[in-house]
Amino acid sequence: MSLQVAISHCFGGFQLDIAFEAPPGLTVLFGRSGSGKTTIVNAVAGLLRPDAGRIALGDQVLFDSARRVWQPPHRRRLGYIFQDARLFPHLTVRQNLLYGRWFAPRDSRPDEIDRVIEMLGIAPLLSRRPGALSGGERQRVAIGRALLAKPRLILADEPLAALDEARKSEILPYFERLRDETRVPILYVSHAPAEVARLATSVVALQDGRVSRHGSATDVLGDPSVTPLGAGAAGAVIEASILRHHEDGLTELEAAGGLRLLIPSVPRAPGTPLRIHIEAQDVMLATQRPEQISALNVLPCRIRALRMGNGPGALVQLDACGNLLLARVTQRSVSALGLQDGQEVFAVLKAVSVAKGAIAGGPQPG
Ligand SMILES: Nc1ncnc2c1ncn2[C@@H]1O[C@H](COP(=O)(O)OP(=O)(O)OP(=O)(O)O)[C@@H](O)[C@H]1O
Repeated sequence: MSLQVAISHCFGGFQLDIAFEAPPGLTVLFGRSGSGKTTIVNAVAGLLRPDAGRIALGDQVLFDSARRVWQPPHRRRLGYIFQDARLFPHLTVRQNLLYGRWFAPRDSRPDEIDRVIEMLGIAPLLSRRPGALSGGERQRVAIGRALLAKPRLILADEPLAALDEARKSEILPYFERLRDETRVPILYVSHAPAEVARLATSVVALQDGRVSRHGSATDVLGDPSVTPLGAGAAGAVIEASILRHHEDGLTELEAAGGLRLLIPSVPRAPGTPLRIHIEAQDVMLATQRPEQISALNVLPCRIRALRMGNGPGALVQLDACGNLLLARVTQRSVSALGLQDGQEVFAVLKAVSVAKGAIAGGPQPG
């Protein structure tokens, strides 16, 4: 089941005019503050009635201005996960979860609650109240409550934004399980590239109320013309898998076209898929293969596109054996090296900078 959204809405000075289809899996709405992410989520949720357009979830039409269709929020069967978990403070974790199930259709299976408790690892928390939980634990309970309402779609509006880095890494794997183990499509708002790189099956990049690009995380994040958060935050995604482990503690990865990368040990079996987010600022370029250099990854590439920024920087899109990479260099280097489209160059990456964006078991295609 997929979600189709085509709406326009005007708020005084802000005009939203967007259309996209979110396939099964996790679709990230990605863009800087004020680009229209929450307005879209509110329209899908039924909290905002757009000026015009149509929103449909599978064959259920939620809104159609031409046919005067408007389903109120409680009829849409959606699950919400907000930035703050919004649990009921006077209820225990178990009661909060059961509250979610109250909205589920009568035919839902009684063992559903056990499955959700197991999936989210919240069994030890069931008798506590939200006040006695960490931020990450509260968010896991909120995910459980949303799931138990048997939603047809989950809306997650920056669910990790209020958490520190440690709590974020605690919660991310649960969103991965949600994406991979439930068949419920998820519309997920974020402006954190690392989160997008890790979770997205598809990405809708927004800029000033418009869709600037829509596609897989690999395509959208690897496109130098799509930098909704500025070139400083750019970084491409490569889908790889573990090839073998070396005796000196390094792990060798293989990506499309036979591309090989070395990173510090990843304790996973050969064959495990690994998605890597390589930040553009971690990639250096050389016009000849550098020798006597400590960086372990020297990748022959071809320049596919050059994008000069307004400041001193430039983004270079590279094709490495069919994989897209981005390098952030200065315009001074572009002219000193004479870089141009189609040129053969070498991308230089330290093993540790590849490793910091390595994500075990990247999203399965939807
Ligand atoms: N109720 C409202 N009345 C008037 N303008 C609004 C209203 N809600 C949102 N806007 C405006 O619409 C634009 C888009 O807002 P929206 O909240 O959708 O952006 P966002 O991408 O979710 O931002 P953020 O990442 O900061 O949450 C902004 O310019 C905002 O000021």
